[in-house]
Amino acid sequence: MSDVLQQLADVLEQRKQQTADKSYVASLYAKGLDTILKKIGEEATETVIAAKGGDKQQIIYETADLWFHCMVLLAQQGLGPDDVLNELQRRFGLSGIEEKAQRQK
Ligand SMILES: N=c1c2ncn([C@@H]3O[C@H](COP(=O)(O)OP(=O)(O)OP(=O)(O)O)[C@@H](O)[C@H]3O)c2ncn1[C@@H]1O[C@H](COP(=O)(O)O)[C@@H](O)[C@H]1O
Repeated sequence: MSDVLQQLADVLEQRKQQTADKSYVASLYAKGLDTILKKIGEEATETVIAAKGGDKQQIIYETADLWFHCMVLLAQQGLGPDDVLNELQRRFGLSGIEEKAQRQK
């Protein structure tokens, strides 16, 4: 299932060579980090509103928008989905309480 994340990451990488008028992703890169962060803030808010509304399809739609824009951020920063998936893998089986205690050491 995470294949789709890697496929999307490959497209996001290719879009670094594309011009902004031909690609939404290229237009985000051209506008820069603040615009990407603003989109993430908007999509996070829209996800919250969707969840409060209780429409599951809308929650899926807004979460996809949020994940997509986070993927654009990762690509812009020279990172990819594997970096996040590896971190989640590292945390796997570790309780949130234990993990937080380790962070504070
Ligand atoms: N998964 C997505 C994807 N999800 C959401 N979006 C776009 O993200 C934007 C979401 O913004 P909003 O909901 O705020 O809508 P909006 O008002 O039109 O946006 P703004 O004008 O305010 O920026 C819309 O333009 C969506 O089309 C996406 N755009 C692209 N992709 C993927 O990225 C690939 C490359 O896209 P291009 O670079 O456009 O070819 C595509 O083939 C897809 O696989």
